[in-house]
Amino acid sequence: MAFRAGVITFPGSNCDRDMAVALEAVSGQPALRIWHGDADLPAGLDLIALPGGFSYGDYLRSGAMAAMSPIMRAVVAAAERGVPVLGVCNGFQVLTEARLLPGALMRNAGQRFICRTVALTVENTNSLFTSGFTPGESLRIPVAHHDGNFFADNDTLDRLEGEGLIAFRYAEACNGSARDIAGVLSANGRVLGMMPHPERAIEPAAVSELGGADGRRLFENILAALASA
Ligand SMILES: NC(=O)CC[C@H](N)C(=O)O
Repeated sequence: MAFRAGVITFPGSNCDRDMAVALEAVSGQPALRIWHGDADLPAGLDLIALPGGFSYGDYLRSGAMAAMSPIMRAVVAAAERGVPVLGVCNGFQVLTEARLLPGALMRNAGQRFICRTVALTVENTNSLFTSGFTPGESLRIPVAHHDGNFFADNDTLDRLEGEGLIAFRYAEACNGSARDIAGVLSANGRVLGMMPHPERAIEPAAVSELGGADGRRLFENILAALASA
């Protein structure tokens, strides 16, 4: 299947290459690399990925300045047309700042940078990112962040839960996130933001505290869903 994915690089992104490598490993096709200062996206993208890192040095708030980058107008317009968007870690922060996803990512409870592999519980299994998982399944995926503490008001949290838009929760409290939320979907299920890094867990040979292959399944889910669409 032809699969055209684009990875955006902001000044300070540091997981953009890992994201491109993961997409290429799973799809067998090159991922397009897109600079944040571009005004337009390449035509015909099947997926837009916003990678992890420290865009603009995390000044002001993580993701706040990147959300103002020229390319984000095109990303918002593409998301509104239904183009799938995946934001990982700093990418999730950018998506909330751009209001493509509700809530905000605040400083971790405990104030420390957290870098370890965590257990996630799969909550949603009917989006293009999650349809290959089973409800309640446990995944092991690394986190690496200081601003992963998901906040939203209780009405928003109730709505997200009621509409099945929580993609993943931390199996154990991780960073203070409201209701242990690790990943959320947009109302149409085509934008996913998550703090854990699936692109760091794509190789079974690396099964250890540092890796595993559970992240690979998320990328496989996307390809399978697009192929059957
Ligand atoms: N790995 C990352 O993307 C880090 C995200 C963000 N800058 C933070 O530390 O919270």
